[in-house]
Formats: sequence, C-alpha cells, structure tokens
Amino acid sequence: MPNLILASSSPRRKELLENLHLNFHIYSSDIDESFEPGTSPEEIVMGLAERKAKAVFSKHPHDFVIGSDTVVVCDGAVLGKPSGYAEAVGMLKLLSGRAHDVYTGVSIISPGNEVRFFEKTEVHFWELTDREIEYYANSGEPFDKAGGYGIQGLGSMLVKRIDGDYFAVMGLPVSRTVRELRKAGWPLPY
Ligand SMILES: Cc1cn([C@H]2C[C@H](O)[C@@H](COP(=O)(O)OP(=O)(O)OP(=O)(O)O)O2)c(=O)[nH]c1=O
Repeated sequence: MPNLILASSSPRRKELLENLHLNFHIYSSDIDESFEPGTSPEEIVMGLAERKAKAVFSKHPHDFVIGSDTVVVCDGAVLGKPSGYAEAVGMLKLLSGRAHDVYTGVSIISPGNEVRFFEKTEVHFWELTDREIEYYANSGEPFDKAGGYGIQGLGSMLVKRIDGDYFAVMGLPVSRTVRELRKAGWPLPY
C-alpha cells in the first residue's frame, strides 16, 4: 500500500492537507529554488513544485508525493519571501491599494504518473498606512511568506477582497488537489 507524502516544510500546507481526512507523511528536501529570468509565473510555481516533489519521490518511488510552490506577482515583479524587514516593508508598499496575483503550483508524482497544475488568485489590498505596514512588518509574520504577508493571520486586515481560491493563497489549492489525487488513483475515502 503506497503512502501519501507532502513534500513541504510549510506549516500552512500541512494544516490544509490535514483538513482532508487523509493520512500522510511529511518529508521535505532542500532544492535549488532559482529559476531562469523571464520564466512565466505559472512555469516558476509548477517547476518548483515539481522539483520539490521529484526530490522526495526519488527516495520514495512507490508513494504518491505532493509538492507545491507559491509566488506573488505585482506589476510584473515576482515576489518570493522577503529576506528581512526592509524588503518586507517594500513588498507591502508595492501591494498597497491595488490588486496582485498569487500563483500556487502543485505537482503530484506517483508510480507511472505525473501531473502538475496551478491556480491564480487575484487579491486586492486596501490602501495601507505607514503605521499599518510598520506594525505588520514588526509582527514577524511576513518573513516566511511569499509577497510578505499571510492572508490567514494578521495579514487578513490588509485584504479587501479576493477572486479565486483562498486556500491557494495560503499555499495549497486543496479541492483541486483532491480531484487530481483521485484521477491519479489515490484511494480517497469520499
Ligand atoms: C501569499 C501567502 C503565502 N503564504 C505562504 C505559503 C508558503 O508556505 C509560502 C511561500 O513559500 P514556498 O516557497 O511556496 O513554500 P515554503 O518554503 O514555505 O515551504 P516548502 O517549499 O517546504 O513547501 O508563503 C501564506 O501562508 N499566506 C499567504 O497569504
């Protein structure tokens, strides 16, 4: 009987997959997260998701492995995780008062099968004051998150509305993932 593996160190992805009543293991790997300049956002997130899944699948070739990656795209700039306070403030200033796109890519690799897909969600931010930005950056929440914010935490106060899958913004489009797992032959209990 194969195992289901989440190839991720993200606590959000773990939490989201736990919602689905599936037993799974977590094995993460350190992959090279660089990409060629000019690569489209969907190719970046699906490519990195695939690299994460492949790195784990190579050690667990009888199992079903899920990898995922998230970036934020605003005005043509691809934003990953901010490296420190100043970069977090810069990202929040860029996102203030406008819409951006969150791309999350997923790769599912199992014996004899590989699928990848992405979800794009449009997120609209309120116009942010310097006080809000500084408070938020000082909260520590931006640092391990693409675009420098987490929609599910204090970052919820920044968001006016979204168009698309909320869970994809948090790091894993769960309902689509379930459907792709079913197609790949994973025995779901529902
Ligand atoms: C935009 C946004 C991102 N994020 C998180 C999801 C991801 O964990 C992170 C994007 O970084 P990723 O590089 O996609 O993932 P990760 O390094 O955290 O985990 P791993 O590679 O091991 O799977 O940003 C939120 O939690 N909330 C949000 O609103």
